[in-house]
Amino acid sequence: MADTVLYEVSDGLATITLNRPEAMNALNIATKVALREAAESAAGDTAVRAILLTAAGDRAFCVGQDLKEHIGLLASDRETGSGQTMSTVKEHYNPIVRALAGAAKPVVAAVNGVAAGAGFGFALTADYRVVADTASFNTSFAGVALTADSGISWTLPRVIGPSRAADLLLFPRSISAQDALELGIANRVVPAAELRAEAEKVARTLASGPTVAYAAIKEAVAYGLTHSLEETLEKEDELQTRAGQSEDHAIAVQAFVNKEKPKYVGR
Ligand SMILES: CC(C)(COP(=O)(O)OP(=O)(O)OC[C@H]1O[C@@H](n2cnc3c(N)ncnc32)[C@H](O)[C@@H]1OP(=O)(O)O)[C@@H](O)C(=O)NCCC(=O)NCCSC(=O)/C=C1/CC=CC=CO1
Repeated sequence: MADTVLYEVSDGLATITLNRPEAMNALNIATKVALREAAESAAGDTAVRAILLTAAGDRAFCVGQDLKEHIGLLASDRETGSGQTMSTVKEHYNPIVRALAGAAKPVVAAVNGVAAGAGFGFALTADYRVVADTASFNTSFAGVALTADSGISWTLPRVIGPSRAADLLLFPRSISAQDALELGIANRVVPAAELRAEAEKVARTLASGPTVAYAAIKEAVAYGLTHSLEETLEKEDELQTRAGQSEDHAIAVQAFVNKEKPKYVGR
């Protein structure tokens, strides 16, 4: 059986590829376990300075929980009275989101097709989304009588505002790439044939950039969303001190003075 998730590291960039194109990259148990491992490896490896999350095929990025597997698991829950099935949120979805959102390095999503349910949630954990013009987004959860998971109730209102997020969660429907761009869900929309190259260009730029500063920017933005201005100023002071002590800061300033392009080392 082919690997359900591919993992490759080159020149500081970890590429994680969901690899069940024949099943719209739906998340069966094997895929969730492999994705969790890949996300945790990429987040924890200091040699990895950026992460690219994408999927195989041209139809789907990820349609969320594999409902064809899920129906069998629900039936066996009913037979055994175990209620095990929904523990996947704690066991798989939450750790995947924690690893990607908490990674001290930029995460880029290359959204190659429909992103639905948890697939939409995973795309939103990325710091930057490059989206194929043929892709679409659908919250889907209420369509299968479920509430939000994969962090989407945290990320979506922050990206598009609480009123629009409630609308998309209560009335799931497919949002085109162009509408996603206008809403701020997509950072860039590119022709489908150019998606991989364009997203990789963005991710490789970030992978060769000032990693300590990027991690601090990511932390500062998340912090600022849930703290007062006064607390955020304190946090910025702490994070700016950290960035200012990095080797890359010294390299950048020297390069500026020398009128050269900086060659960052990621420390
Ligand atoms: C809007 C769609 C995503 C795409 O629509 P469309 O492009 O018209 O494609 P379809 O014709 O509907 O689908 C093509 C084939 O793919 C199969 N498929 C689609 N989604 C899934 C899925 N999630 N699981 C399994 N298979 C899927 C579909 O059956 C077709 O197969 P056949 O060719 O054999 O017929 C649309 O497909 C859609 O709405 N899909 C459902 C999205 C969804 O509800 N996802 C799950 C949300 S819940 C979740 O993600 C997380 C959890 C977490 C914890 C526990 C439990 C559940 O969910």
